[in-house]
Amino acid sequence: MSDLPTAAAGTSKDAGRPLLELVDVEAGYGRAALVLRGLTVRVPAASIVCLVGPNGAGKSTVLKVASGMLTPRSGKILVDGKDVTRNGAQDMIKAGLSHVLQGHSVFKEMTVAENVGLGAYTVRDKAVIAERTDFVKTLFPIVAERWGDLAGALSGGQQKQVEFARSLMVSPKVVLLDEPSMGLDPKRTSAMFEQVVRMRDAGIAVLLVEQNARRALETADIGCVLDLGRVHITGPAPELLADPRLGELYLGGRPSTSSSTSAPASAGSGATS
Ligand SMILES: Nc1ncnc2c1ncn2[C@@H]1O[C@H](COP(=O)(O)OP(=O)(O)OP(=O)(O)O)[C@@H](O)[C@H]1O
Repeated sequence: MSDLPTAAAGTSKDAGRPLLELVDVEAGYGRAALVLRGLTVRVPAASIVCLVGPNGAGKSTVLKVASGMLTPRSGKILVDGKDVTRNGAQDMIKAGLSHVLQGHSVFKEMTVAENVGLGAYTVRDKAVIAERTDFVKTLFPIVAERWGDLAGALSGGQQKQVEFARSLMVSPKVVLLDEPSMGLDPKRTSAMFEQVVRMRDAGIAVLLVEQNARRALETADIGCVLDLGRVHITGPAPELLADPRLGELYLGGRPSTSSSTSAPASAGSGATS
């Protein structure tokens, strides 16, 4: 797409190189039982990897571990090959990860410009901030059009674009999106997924968690089906869409992985192909 700006981390020569790797991760909350039980996910450069699965499978927990909000009990997290397993949230941002949380998080009484600017609070260099501002305004035209307006005057889908723009101000290598379709009607959900594709096409890798499994898999390059804190099935998203085990899982069954047509999850290989 020629009208898109390109992020430094994701030029086409990098395609396929894993930018984010969670390897054999175990994690949980306090003294409670483990939520993630040996989970492996790889997010290649310039790709959308989508985590789907039933309620409570651990999808949001994967994003919390990746963004440093929750420290894993074991396993490794690598960003661009560098071990960042013990990083806290601020150091994960420096390493190249940006997390867009579930729900709406714009400050409605502040302008779009002020909301986007908050994303750059860790950036000191004014030239970098100016470059990033141009980048997000080009990527999300509505952000440029409504720059001086109060964020609360925008529609839900437009506010989501403001959140996306804010997350890109730190020049992330990988953006973590937690249920971005939440609260959006079908038309706005489609528009939102188009914006996710624009991010990918601009060279930013995306790890996406979605309840709306079918719609998300139609958008993603790679799908990972989580169940009971592990990746149960993974592979190219179009193949997963056609896999009857996806339906079985959502209907409450526990599908067998023995007749796997896509790579077994523990190897994480589907996400690197
Ligand atoms: N802050 C927390 N403290 C304790 N337990 C938690 C916390 N957050 C999540 N959990 C538990 O971890 C498990 C996985 O939750 P998580 O939110 O990761 O699942 P999910 O797959 O994203 O679910 P959903 O699709 O319903 O959002 C659940 O059993 C949940 O109750």
